Amino acid sequence: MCGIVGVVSQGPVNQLIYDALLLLQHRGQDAAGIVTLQGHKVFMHKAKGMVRDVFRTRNMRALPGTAGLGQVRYPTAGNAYSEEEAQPFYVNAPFGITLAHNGNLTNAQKLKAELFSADHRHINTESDTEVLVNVLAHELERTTRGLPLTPMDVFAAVGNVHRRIKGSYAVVALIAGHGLLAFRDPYGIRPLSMGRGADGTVMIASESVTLEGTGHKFERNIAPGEAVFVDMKGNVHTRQCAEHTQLSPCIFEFVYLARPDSELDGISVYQARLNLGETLAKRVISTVPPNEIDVVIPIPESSRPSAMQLAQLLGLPYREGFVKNRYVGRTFIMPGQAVRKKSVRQKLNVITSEFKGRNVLLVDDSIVRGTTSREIVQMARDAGARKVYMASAAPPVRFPNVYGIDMPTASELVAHGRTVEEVREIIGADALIYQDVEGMKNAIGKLNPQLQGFDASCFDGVYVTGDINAEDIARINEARIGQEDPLEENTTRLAIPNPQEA
Ligand SMILES: O=P(O)(O)OC[C@H]1O[C@H](OP(=O)(O)OP(=O)(O)O)[C@H](O)[C@@H]1O
Ligand SMILES: NC(=O)CC[C@H](N)C(=O)O
Ligand SMILES: [Mg+2]
Repeated sequence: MCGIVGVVSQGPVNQLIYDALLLLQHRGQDAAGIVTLQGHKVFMHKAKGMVRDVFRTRNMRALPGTAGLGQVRYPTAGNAYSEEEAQPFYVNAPFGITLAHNGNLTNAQKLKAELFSADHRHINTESDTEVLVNVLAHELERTTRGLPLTPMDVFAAVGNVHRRIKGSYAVVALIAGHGLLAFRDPYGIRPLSMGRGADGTVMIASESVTLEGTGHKFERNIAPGEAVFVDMKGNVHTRQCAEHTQLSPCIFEFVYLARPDSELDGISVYQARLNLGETLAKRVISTVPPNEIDVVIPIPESSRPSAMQLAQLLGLPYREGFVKNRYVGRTFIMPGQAVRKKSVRQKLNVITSEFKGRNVLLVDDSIVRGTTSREIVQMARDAGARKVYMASAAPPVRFPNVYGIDMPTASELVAHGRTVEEVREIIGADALIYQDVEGMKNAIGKLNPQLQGFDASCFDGVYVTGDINAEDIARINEARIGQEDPLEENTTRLAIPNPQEA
């Protein structure tokens, strides 16, 4: 889950894209990049790091132009430590294309071999996004019937791209001298929405908060399979380019990934989290009698709405027992288990008076590797809590994710192959209450009856694209090799071997 944004305006766009990326920082902390277009000339700056560190004044000055795009990266393919895999990616032919991607291609390895043997295109990194930009370039070359390039040519190319690539992808791409292209995979797994400013600026971004926060009015979500082409004058052309579509967004966006003030596919993320708290409250009652709980304490940040609603329904006080150091990023999207573990303690500190002598119910939005809950339960005990109960607003995460969340192996998931009781023992809580899968789907799904379902594969093992089998997952597991940061222990990534080397 990276954050992407694309803009077409009639004035300079560098600062606007920078501001938009700050509003997407929660979706990716490892690298950031901006591309701008002035006529036919492409300007780009990308590097590892957070937005504020990557762009200095001199970099911003070197990004002129009236159209552009940006990305914040949370790597789910390739190497988290490679500067070259920061996005956007550039290919010079045809026209000069730059592209930014949120999601993960599940057939990147096969495509990489195909691009080399059939299309004679060399892919220089382990990133699936470099594969994607080359597939788009190849298809655009084939469908262009002369100059100027028409939206119809672009849409024909996107149709072919949909036929070749698999997995999840929300994409923004600039075609030099022509305009901004955006498209979303046929299941709409990753979010993408569009809005407009009072001056006619068109913005396409991962989350609605990006539009609102930069003074643009949200207009609509990009439909699954749909492509939008915005020419350099700001005219918007759209077309459905996929043969079969089914709106099934990733449910983890609502649980954790997106900001609560965003609305994705007609669902308020905040309301989704409140609803999760409500259904979780019912499950808590059946496990721990509310009169045995003195206080409900959220594990900041993402669990707050669920914890608040749960406390209200149980008639229990809701208190802040942990203070978050706002200068430490989100721990779950950090690369490497050692850094994630260390960051929990750096990030959260206890207010001892809220714990001393009390039975506390801690609430988190999800328990994935168990890194946070293990540390937090111990911190609550060290602060003098009598009993420490733990509740998760999401069900146990038991299956690897292949669509752009960095949990590619089952073995790293604390609940994989374990009973709730076994997980409880590992995290050291006195009781552990999980949401159930149907409860989660209903709590969120009822907020938009037009949804055709969710991708909830990390919870139920059902992969929405229908083309992921045990072999694919094993291949993804095996491919997690040789991607270790020399300074990190336990850091591995999904690697796509080069066909030349295979
Ligand atoms: O079981 P784990 O592997 O530890 O992962 C789950 C935790 O990670 C996330 O928090 P994070 O610190 O990333 O972000 P937040 O501040 O938005 O809650 C999530 O909200 C859980 O607290
Ligand atoms: N989380 C994402 O969306 C990642 C995008 C792409 N797969 C990368 O690793 O760079
Ligand atoms: Mg958290």
